[in-house]
Amino acid sequence: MEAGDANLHQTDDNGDKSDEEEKEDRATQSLLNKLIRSNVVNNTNQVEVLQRDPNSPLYSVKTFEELRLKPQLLKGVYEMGFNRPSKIQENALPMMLAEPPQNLIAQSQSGTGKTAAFVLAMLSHVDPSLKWPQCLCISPTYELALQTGKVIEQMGKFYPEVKLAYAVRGHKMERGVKIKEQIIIGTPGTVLDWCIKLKLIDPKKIKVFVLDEADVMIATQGHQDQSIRIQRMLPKGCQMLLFSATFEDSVWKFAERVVPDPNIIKLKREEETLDTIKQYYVLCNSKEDKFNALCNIYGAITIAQAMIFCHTRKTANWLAGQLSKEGHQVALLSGEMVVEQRAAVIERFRDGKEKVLITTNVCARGIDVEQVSVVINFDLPLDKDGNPDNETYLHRIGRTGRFGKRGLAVNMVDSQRSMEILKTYERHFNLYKIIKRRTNDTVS
Ligand SMILES: Nc1ncnc2c1ncn2[C@@H]1O[C@H](COP(=O)(O)OP(=O)(O)OP(=O)(O)O)[C@@H](O)[C@H]1O
Repeated sequence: MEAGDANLHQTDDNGDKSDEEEKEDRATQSLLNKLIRSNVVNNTNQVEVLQRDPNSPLYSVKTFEELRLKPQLLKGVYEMGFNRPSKIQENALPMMLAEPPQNLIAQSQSGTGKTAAFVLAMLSHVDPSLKWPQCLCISPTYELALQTGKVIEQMGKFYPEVKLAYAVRGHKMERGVKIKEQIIIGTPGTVLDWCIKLKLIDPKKIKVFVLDEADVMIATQGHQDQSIRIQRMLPKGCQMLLFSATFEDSVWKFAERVVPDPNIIKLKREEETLDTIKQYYVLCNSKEDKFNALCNIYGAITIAQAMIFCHTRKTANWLAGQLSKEGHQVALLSGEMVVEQRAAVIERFRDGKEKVLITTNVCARGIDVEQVSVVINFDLPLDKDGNPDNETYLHRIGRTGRFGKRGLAVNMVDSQRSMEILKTYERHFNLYKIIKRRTNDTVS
């Protein structure tokens, strides 16, 4: 049947609020991204380095040995399975470990090894014989702070003299107690309290200050000012390090206020392309029809891991229920879940416990799932005004060159309107490969 004959059946039934309208939560995205990743993101783009002193030689390392790390730390690095520095680490680590300490602003996409780099720098600069806080790292949320703490614990596994304390909500401390741990990781509000109100940390004794996830940090009201207040209390000569996955103007302005005389390292994100992706569309009449079409190709899509995108939570819930009834084991990532539940879903999917993840756009935006080679647009991506959204289409389906693995995308078209939207994607991405298929065809 031609699309024009299709019933104009909307999938966003009964006034269900589009998931698009919900607030995008950058901190949650960032956390889920960390959890879903099983490996460092390699990047073939060149690292851009801007040195504070352009006359000083630029060092980069290809091995961890060249960094002359403490043996306990080198052991920790290898135990974590790191064989060689990641692209950003090649340049960032020599700068961070240099004497005298250098300040650094570093930007690269999530998963490129920033956290591991500054954790190594903090652990290297600590003097374990001194029993007070020397390194301070602030993160935007409780969960992100704990995640970074885990990396410190793993990397410092063979360096037990170095201790770590979490300055996060719920960690109640008495005023005036002296903290003996050398590394503090926390959120800005609690860290400020520990410094000013409770006087648990003497900021003048901090040697390394790390501000992680600067872009997420400034998205939260109040965090920006709190971070600057913390930074102002630190001594001259304290090493200041700032990391961000993105670099819009606001982040840049903030970074310049927090990090004086910085060296700057940037690693561009690799462009995604659709070159290696086979794209299909299926013509249907209704949501139920789309479900039947999905069942027809289910065997083919579950050879690898697949993600299915719906426009609303309601459709996602419905689809997950229907597929489960058919006996399929599927995971559902939905905006109504709390962070811990989402994290658990993501981890199970990462570990291959489920092969199919059903989700909505907002929920999955910004999450990179490299191992997914099949993407089903159960509903085509739309922006909040209901218009085609090229960027999201590309991001859902595209792959960067290095993951140039072949992939498959199936677009479900169920109305005249969605056909029009599909045409827009076709024109924009210059697609010639969208092959019309009937619902009872199987995709080969
Ligand atoms: N040199 C390395 N070799 C192998 N794996 C690495 C290396 N550096 C980091 N990793 C691993 O890659 C993943 C991403 O690293 P990391 O968390 O440091 O990146 P990131 O840039 O800080 O990302 P995010 O901002 O999301 O935390 C982690 O699983 C980490 O253990």
